[in-house]
Amino acid sequence: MPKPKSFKKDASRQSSTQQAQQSSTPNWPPLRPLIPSSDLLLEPLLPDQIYLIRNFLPASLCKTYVSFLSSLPLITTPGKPKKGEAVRVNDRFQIQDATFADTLWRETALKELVTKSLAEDEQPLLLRETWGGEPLGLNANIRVYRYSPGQFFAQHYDDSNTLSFSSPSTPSPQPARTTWTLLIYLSTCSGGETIFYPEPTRANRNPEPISVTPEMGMALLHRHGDRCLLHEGSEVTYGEKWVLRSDLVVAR
Ligand SMILES: O=C(O)CCC(=O)C(=O)O
Ligand SMILES: [Fe+2]
Repeated sequence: MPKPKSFKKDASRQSSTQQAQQSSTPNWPPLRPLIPSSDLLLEPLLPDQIYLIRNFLPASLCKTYVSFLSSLPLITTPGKPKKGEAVRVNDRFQIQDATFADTLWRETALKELVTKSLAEDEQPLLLRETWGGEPLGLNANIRVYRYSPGQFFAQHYDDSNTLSFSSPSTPSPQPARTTWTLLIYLSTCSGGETIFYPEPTRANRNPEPISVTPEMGMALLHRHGDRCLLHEGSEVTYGEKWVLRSDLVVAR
């Protein structure tokens, strides 16, 4: 079904000025302590579209991260978006950091859960079908969002991007694309739910929206690109919502 024109795209591409301003990579705190992947689950919230990993990062690590991220030069996005971009009002920081993306992929449970969990009951072919190809790692384009009360991210679709993927552990570049959005909630707040709007089908002409309440340390993966669900980050009403965002990268 064609996507309605009134819904916008996520403006996640970086301007050259921002790139110039943020060329030195942050000194990210070590990803410790962590909960072993054997104690975590890739939980289907809407099979094939949205998965959750509760306790992906323990609360102590989330708190360390929030205080570290508070020291970064976050930029408030303008209330008036450029043509074709979704209205979003939050403070954000964006950096190209292949080393951190690689650490986040390998040191946490993510790589194991993405490449093994589904494989236990599914064939490798189905695994590739789910992720849109052979998973290689995470997009080096790391985004940090802070939403204070009154801030939100209006309804939009996330784009898939093609890229040439290399990482410290796989240095020779290979053709790749992003297929799923990764959000890691680093705090708990009131409001700020990520709400998905499933497409109507013959069997269900009026599907209920699916609302995810941010939980400290929970990770969410949702399919993006052609089969992305319309979604939004609803307005925060109390406290701060902190999110770390990247994307799953697969071979193309
Ligand atoms: O903050 C949220 O809940 C949603 C973020 C989002 O949709 C995005 O980064 O594209
Ligand atoms: Fe999005």
